[in-house]
Amino acid sequence: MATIIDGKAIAEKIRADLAAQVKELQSRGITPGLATVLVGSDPASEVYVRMKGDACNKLGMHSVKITRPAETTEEELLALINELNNDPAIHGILVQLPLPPQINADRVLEAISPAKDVDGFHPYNVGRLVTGKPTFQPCTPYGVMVMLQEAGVDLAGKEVVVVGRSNIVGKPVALMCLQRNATVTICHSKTRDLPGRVRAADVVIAAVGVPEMIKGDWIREGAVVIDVGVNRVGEKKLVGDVEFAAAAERASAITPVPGGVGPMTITMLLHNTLEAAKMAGSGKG
Ligand SMILES: Nc1nc2c(c(=O)[nH]1)N[C@@H](CN(C=O)c1ccc(C(=O)N[C@@H](CCC(=O)O)C(=O)O)cc1)CN2
Repeated sequence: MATIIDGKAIAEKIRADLAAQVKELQSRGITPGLATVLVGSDPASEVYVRMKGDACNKLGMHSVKITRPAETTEEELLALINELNNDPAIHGILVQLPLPPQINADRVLEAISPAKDVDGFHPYNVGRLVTGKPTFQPCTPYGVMVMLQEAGVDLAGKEVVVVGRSNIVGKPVALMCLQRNATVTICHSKTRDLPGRVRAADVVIAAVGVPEMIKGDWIREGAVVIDVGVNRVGEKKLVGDVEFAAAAERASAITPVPGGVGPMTITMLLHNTLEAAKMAGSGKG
């Protein structure tokens, strides 16, 4: 039976350390500030943005939640980003995704100052990630890497299979694993024999957004399973991309949903916002 990698517990430990660092920074006259921007009223996005604001406030950070109607134009959103780029009380800007279809998300993400890009989605920061330079690392993949480290998983020489190729999770997490000397395979909807690929993995990172798509009997005995999926099934139930109970019988360690990668995503956002504030305070922002 697998060990559970408890994202909530790891997140709490990191947040306690971040709170102490926020206090120290405040004693030097700097309060880290995060602006979240939500366009429209997608219920899941509303929950995530609220959680981000609450998490900031709990740590003593300054947070501003900006909501705009679903009909907002790209120009209006770009003007807002420009204001936030020039606001000295704001060190981090986060535009909640997805955006409504009339808005080109790439153009909006590129408008965020790279020094305030705490999501790590600006092409400048993506380029630095690709080339292995220090940068804001995208929050969910960053959280995955911290969880693997906390679970004592050394990736060097391991076969890592990432299922999913999104810009938010699949691609960056694959790069981060490569940076730690894993042999990485990225699988997607056109991959032939997905079960066979997964069965060859020492570490499986599932980020497809399809409820329980990765079957328990695809998991190799002793593999580590990181489930990034947060899928709502019915009114209230949340499930991951992996068939949890069956996978846990074969894996050596596995993340639950909820309480796995999700809480780490917000924790790494807090971490990045604090770093952005420190850099601004030292004149490097
Ligand atoms: N600008 C961004 N947009 C989106 C990102 C992102 O990193 N930046 N990621 C996802 C959603 N997301 C953060 O925004 C996110 C998803 C899940 C959780 C989380 O804590 N989940 C909990 C369950 C919460 C619940 O009850 O719904 C868990 O898994 O335990 C946090 C953040 C898309 N958009």
